Order: sequence, then structure tokens, then C-alpha cells
Amino acid sequence: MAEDRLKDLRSELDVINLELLQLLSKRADVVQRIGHLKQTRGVAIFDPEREKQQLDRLVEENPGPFPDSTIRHLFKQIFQASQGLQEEQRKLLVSRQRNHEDTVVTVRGIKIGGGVPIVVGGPCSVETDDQMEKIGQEMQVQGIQLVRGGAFKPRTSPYDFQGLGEKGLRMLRDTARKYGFATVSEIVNPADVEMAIQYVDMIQVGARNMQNFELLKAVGNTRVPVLLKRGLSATIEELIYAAEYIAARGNEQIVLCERGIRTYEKATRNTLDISAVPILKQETHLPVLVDVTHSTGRKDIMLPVAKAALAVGADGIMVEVHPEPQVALSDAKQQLNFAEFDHFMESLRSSGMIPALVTTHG
Ligand SMILES: C=C(O[C@@H]1C=C(C(=O)O)C=C[C@H]1O)C(=O)O
Repeated sequence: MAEDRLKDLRSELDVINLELLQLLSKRADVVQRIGHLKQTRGVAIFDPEREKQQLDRLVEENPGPFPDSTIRHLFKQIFQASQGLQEEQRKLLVSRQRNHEDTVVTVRGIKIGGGVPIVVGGPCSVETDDQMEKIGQEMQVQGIQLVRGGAFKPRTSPYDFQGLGEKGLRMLRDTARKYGFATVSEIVNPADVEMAIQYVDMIQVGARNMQNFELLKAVGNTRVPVLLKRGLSATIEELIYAAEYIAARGNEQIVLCERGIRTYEKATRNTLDISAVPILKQETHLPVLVDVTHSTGRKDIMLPVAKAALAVGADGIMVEVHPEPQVALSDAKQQLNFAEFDHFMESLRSSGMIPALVTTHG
């Protein structure tokens, strides 16, 4: 008989537990809505004044048998868990805390961030069919799978070569099809994104557009991989927030690129912030590349800089290559010619920093 009574009471508790659970979840839902409002208003999560108000009211209404101290303790636990929910909400999508696993970005089957470093090569600008034909051959010889080539060039001077636009993207695509590689090219105007993804496999948001928020939103609306370069004077935090703009629109296929920042130093075109690489790898789950061309602006130190980048954990490097750099329409001084590029690649391979060339016979 007593046995049955115990069973009944326990069944009663089971029902109450479920009701409590429902109420806790309902409460948590409201907490998250409050959390969202706090985020948009930039308000602190923890609000001790509000917690005190609630505890005072609860103690006042406490019907017993729990003593007031127990009620305070139990509700404080609930408040803490609620705070935890709001903090969880606030973690950036790109942050390592949100996602502990490394994101691997796949561009036409080529993996960036999967543990095997890649080299992205190609000319600063797409210029002529002849130039692209030569590039195609050289990239194939060197086993480059992801080729860059600019068609929309944000140049410092409005009188400098501005790129071939859509025609340039078409030339890049045609070369890529012929030689079997994937492509990345910079887009500067949000209105061009839809057109560009008909041609390119990865969209680059260049340094000068890192905080072009409309462009970030536009590429975020696509599901095409994005190469996001650090702005000329952008902090690491600003770069991370720029990536968050893209991720917030649902596109987490983002590769970050350190390309040097403005400092007082004149020996290099920009100052490569080498420590940004491990910091970005630690703070975010995104792959990180280093652009050794724009960061240094000089060919003579590109190789040791590339080695340094890979040594600190970069998922790859980006380098500009041109069949005839001296007559290039942009970045004439810093692009490698083919002999220099061959030497550069060979040195990286022989040091074991990038995989050996797989040659196909027959
Ligand atoms: C839900 C809020 O955020 C936190 C959690 C609280 C709660 O769970 O009741 C109260 C205050 C804050 O510390 C809020 O500010 O209202």
C-alpha cells in the first residue's frame, strides 16, 4: 500500500518536473529575446539591479516551505544560466569559441584550411589573351590549383589601369577551364557580385573594401567562398567583424588574408603583421592566407617571408606572377616572372613547407 503511495507521489513529481521544464524553457526564450535586444543596444548582459528586484519580489511572495535563502539560491542559479545563454548568443559566428573545429573552405574541390598549405598564384591583373595563356601553362607546370587575376582594380590613381571588368573575368574563366584550375578575383561593387559568380569560383574582397559593408553583405548572401583581405589600416578585430558581416548572412565559406598593414616603415610596401596569423587562427575557426606580394612589395624577401608565414600556421600564401612583370599594367615591380616563380616554388617544396609536385606521366 505504502509502496503505491510512493509511486503515485513520484508520478506527481514527474508531471511537475515536466511543467517546470516547460516554464524554464519558456523563460529561457524570453531571456534570449532580451539578450538580442541588449546586443543591438550594446547593453551589458549582467544586470545585478534587475536580479535584485526579482529576488526581492520572489522572497516577498515566497509561500514556503523553502526558506528565503533557498529561493534566492535557486533563482540565482537560473539567472546565471540565463546569463550564460545570452553570452552564448553573443559569441561571433566566426569565433573559435563558437566553433572549435577548423573550417575548411572548399573552392571547386580545392581545400583551404585542411592542413595542407596551398599557393594561390596569378597575375595582378588580367590583361591579354596571350598573357593568360602563358599564365595557364605556368600555373599548370607548378601545380597551382587556385589562380588569381584581377578584373576590377581599385587603383590609388584614377588614371591607372582599372581592369578589364567582366571581359577580364571571362578571360580568367576560359583559361581556368582550359587548364583545370579554380579562380579567385576581386569584386568592388555589390551590384557586380551576381554577375561575377557566373565566372569565378571564389570572390575576393580586397583590402580597400574590407569595410565596404554593403559588399560584405552582398557576398554574404551568396554561398560562394570569399577571400577577405585585411584592410590597409584595419585592426585584427575589425577584420574579424568584417568576416562576421559575411557569416551573419549565412556564408561561412570565408578565408582571411593578412596582406600587410600601414606603418611608418618604408623598407617594405606594407608591414606584414606576422603575429596576425596565429592570432586569427586562435580567435577564429577560419583559414588564413598570407599575401606575400602586397605585404612586402619586393621580390628579394618574398621567399623567407613566405616560409615565415607558413611556419606560423598560415593555410597558404598568395603570390603575384606575370609572364613579363616589367610590362605589367599593374604592380610591375613586385610580380614574379616565371623563372623567379619556379625558384620560389621549388624552394618552398624542397624545404617541405608545401607538398611535392605530383607529376603525371604518359
Ligand atoms: C534576462 C536578463 O539578463 C540577465 C538575466 C536575468 C534573469 O535571468 O532574470 C536578469 C538580469 C540579467 O543579469 C535581463 O536583463 O532581464
